[in-house]
Amino acid sequence: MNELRDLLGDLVADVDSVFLFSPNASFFEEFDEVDEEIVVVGPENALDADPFVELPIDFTDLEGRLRFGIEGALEQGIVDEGDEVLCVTQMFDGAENTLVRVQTNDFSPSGVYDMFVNSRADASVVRDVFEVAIELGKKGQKGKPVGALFVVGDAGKVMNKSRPLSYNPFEKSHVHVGDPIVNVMLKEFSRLDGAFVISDAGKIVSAYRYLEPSAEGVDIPKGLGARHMAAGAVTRDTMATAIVLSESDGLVRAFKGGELVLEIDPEEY
Ligand SMILES: Nc1ncnc2c1ncn2[C@@H]1O[C@H](COP(=O)(O)OP(=O)(O)OP(=O)(O)O)[C@@H](O)[C@H]1O
Ligand SMILES: [Mn+2]
Repeated sequence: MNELRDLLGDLVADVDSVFLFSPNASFFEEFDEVDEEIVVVGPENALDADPFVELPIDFTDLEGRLRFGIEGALEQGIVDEGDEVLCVTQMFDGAENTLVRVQTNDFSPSGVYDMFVNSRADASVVRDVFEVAIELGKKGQKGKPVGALFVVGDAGKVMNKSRPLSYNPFEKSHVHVGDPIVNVMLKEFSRLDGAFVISDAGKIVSAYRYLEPSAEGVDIPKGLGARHMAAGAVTRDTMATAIVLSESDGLVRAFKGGELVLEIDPEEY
């Protein structure tokens, strides 16, 4: 008779590294004696683990979470291309219950790690804008779905590639994303047309900007319209990251370097 252990043991055999996603202290300590390299991935390094890959947002989506951890470890030189990695993580609620074995060159990098960590804008600014977009996607504006476009970082250049659609309510203000009152303002102004422009440090530079980047050769998924095209194109012409909430399908997408790098369903977040 075949024991499950015999049938599934190959899943964990001969891996180069084990990635523990947000382990608690006692679970982490149990791995003290294993021969494989242990890599901790999480929003903060509470356990002082080394090596450690920081997650800028708490990915509820499994694939996004694993990709981020692996791309981060590759980028930091913790693992090499071609390494076999075992990811240990949680799904649904509760304890570690999910094992995923991946070869690091099995997938092409999505750019998600790069988007947060190597954005011109601070990672915390990118994350804060993301959270506004996700919240707006969940609740809509007075119960109705809304769309919104946030262009984060390299604001001077973005302003040069755009024009005002209306007066700029942020003209002389010095307000930053992440500030609760600003989140309310962003949600309120998202009912109107155009894009928000946000600086590297998170200052809201403008609302109501109509983006006019050259869209030539920008290749975004079919079915997405002018807002997404403008978002993709402006990130190719500048060092900005664009975060878009779609009014029509409700998804939050991010573009960097002219490419779609992330797609999240706010309902699952
Ligand atoms: N170049 C642009 N710069 C800033 N905002 C734009 C630009 N083009 C379109 N928008 C904004 O996007 C809104 C929706 O346009 P459109 O439906 O073509 O985009 P979309 O990509 O299909 O987005 P959605 O999925 O939200 O419908 C417009 O009403 C406008 O406010
Ligand atoms: Mn549309």
